[in-house]
Amino acid sequence: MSKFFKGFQYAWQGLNYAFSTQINFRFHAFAAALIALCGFVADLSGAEWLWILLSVSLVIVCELFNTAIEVLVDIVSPGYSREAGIVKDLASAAVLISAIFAFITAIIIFIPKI
Ligand SMILES: Nc1ncnc2c1ncn2[C@@H]1O[C@H](COP(=O)(O)OP(=O)(O)OP(=O)(O)O)[C@@H](O)[C@H]1O
Repeated sequence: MSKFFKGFQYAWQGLNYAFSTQINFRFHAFAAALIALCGFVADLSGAEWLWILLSVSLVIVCELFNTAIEVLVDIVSPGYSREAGIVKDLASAAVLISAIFAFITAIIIFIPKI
């Protein structure tokens, strides 16, 4: 059972690492908090909350994988490598796509409420 709770501790360490080292992760975390605040002010419906939660979670998950991939690439390929750069660019592209999805979701939900 203690192994089960240790898993939460490791996950928290991962979140802590991403938050303290990645400026993009901090930006997206603050954007998520702001969106949540707007959600309460706009009194979103259950379905609207689910879309917001889905899009915000997707961005955070992509950011975490992006950070993990960056760290892994730096271990495996510390010097310059075209392929290492491509791997990092692909991970960044995944974050960008998720952020665009979140932005469009927020526009669709919040614009009619203004
Ligand atoms: N080992 C490498 N070889 C070739 N190109 C690299 C390498 N490392 C990084 N790059 C290029 O530089 C870009 C930025 O890489 P970097 O590791 O600085 O990521 P970052 O998104 O700036 O994150 P952070 O600043 O948090 O480390 C990559 O997307 C890639 O195009």
